[in-house]
Amino acid sequence: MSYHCLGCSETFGIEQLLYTCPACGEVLLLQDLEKNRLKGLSGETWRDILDYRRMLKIPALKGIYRFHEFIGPVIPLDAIVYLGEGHTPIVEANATLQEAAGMRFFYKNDGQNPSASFKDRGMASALSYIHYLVKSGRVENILAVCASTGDTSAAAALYASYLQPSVKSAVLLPHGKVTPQQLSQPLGSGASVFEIPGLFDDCMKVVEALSEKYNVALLNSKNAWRILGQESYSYEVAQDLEYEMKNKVVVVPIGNAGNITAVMAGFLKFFEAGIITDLPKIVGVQSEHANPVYSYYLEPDAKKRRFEPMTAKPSVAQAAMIGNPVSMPRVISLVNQYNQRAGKQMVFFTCVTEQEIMDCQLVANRNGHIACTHGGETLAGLIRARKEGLVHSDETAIIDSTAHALKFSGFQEMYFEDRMPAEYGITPKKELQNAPVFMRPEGLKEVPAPGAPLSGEAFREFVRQTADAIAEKLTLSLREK
Ligand SMILES: N[C@@H](CCOP(=O)(O)O)C(=O)O
Repeated sequence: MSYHCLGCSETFGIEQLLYTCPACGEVLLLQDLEKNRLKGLSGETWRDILDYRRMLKIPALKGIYRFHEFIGPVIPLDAIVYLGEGHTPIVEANATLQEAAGMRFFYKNDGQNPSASFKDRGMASALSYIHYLVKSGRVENILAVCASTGDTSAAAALYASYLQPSVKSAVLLPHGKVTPQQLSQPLGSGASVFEIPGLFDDCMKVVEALSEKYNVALLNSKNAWRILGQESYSYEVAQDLEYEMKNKVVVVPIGNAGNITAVMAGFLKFFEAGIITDLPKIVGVQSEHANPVYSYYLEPDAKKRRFEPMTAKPSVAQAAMIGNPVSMPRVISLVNQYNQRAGKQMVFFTCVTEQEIMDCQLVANRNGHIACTHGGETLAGLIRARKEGLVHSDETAIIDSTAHALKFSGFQEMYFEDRMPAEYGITPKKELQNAPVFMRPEGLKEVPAPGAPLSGEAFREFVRQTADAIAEKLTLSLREK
């Protein structure tokens, strides 16, 4: 394998940790120098190998490295760090939701990864590579650093803590812009946590400066090993859909743009190897509060397109509140490749309002899902894409819920309690709000308390009156005797 520069096309050996091209400063991707060997097996044989591999009991091959040949074939099995990542479920939406979207669709719940987001896929790859460098004596005492809106830092700190004491981690977070649940994650994993004034883009610049000047390992998706691991998302989607990608649409939110890069790269690799015979349509979604990628592609003439970083505004899709995505050059390169290989435009971008994001998240979760706000963003994006004619009713979509709903429960709380700050531009809908009801019937003389339980007639009276009060509130009818 080698690093390949997207700017000057120079290649570099992987014995050293590189994030940008030493020659021109552009971002890198990893390439398999012997990728033609993958074509030595037919698509059918590969499909069998990957399906049989599901039955193996070798921990290293249970996670994203089930697709070892496509993710990091140079990494020996004993260096692979497996913490239970990958193979997240694809859950079909119920009839109510499919009707709302006007088509068949599934959620892929990447919040069911170990640190509750898709970032674990990339960290399993990046930290397995670091582990390999440590084990082979090429590096020692690594300090891994990243900037984060929350999910990346949780994953980085988790995987680094597994490799301590050889690897330690430090994370930089925009002060006040990370949910309490996300803040608790790197703290709990023992990372050094720095809260920095400003937004994620400012933290990212500090991390870049640290990695240029000091001996640290950068763990953001600027690190090409992260992208490699996140390609597993596409491999799993393909495998779970029996490798049938015709008329399929994969919808992903865009923040730092590492994810959409990986999703396109993954499908392209499976396509080149003949494992899938069609490339799915890709729809990238951004909030109108942070939409630099969408804005770039608004210009239909590729020659006239100019990338303009923007200052992100407050967004409930907080992980995607990024105005200057580091993977933008990768996106541009891969969108071209993808459309070329497909023989027509197959990558599209859409933009949604904060109101749509929040409403869609709540509606999804009222219909059996555990979608985070970014999962709300992808559902809103799917509905938009249908209205804009980018996606059709005879297609089937797989939409990404990047993290667990619980990480972002504060937004739900503010919505339910009519406390959404004005800058989000969200007006809570009464029919989507919910609140707990404190139930203490007035006629009750005594109620149980911690350490002071009731017994005898007092307890029976408490149970009877409380049950009756709930039944009255819910207008329950009496059971027939
Ligand atoms: N939303 C991200 C931002 C950093 O993304 P990365 O993929 O470049 O590390 C986060 O969770 O921090």
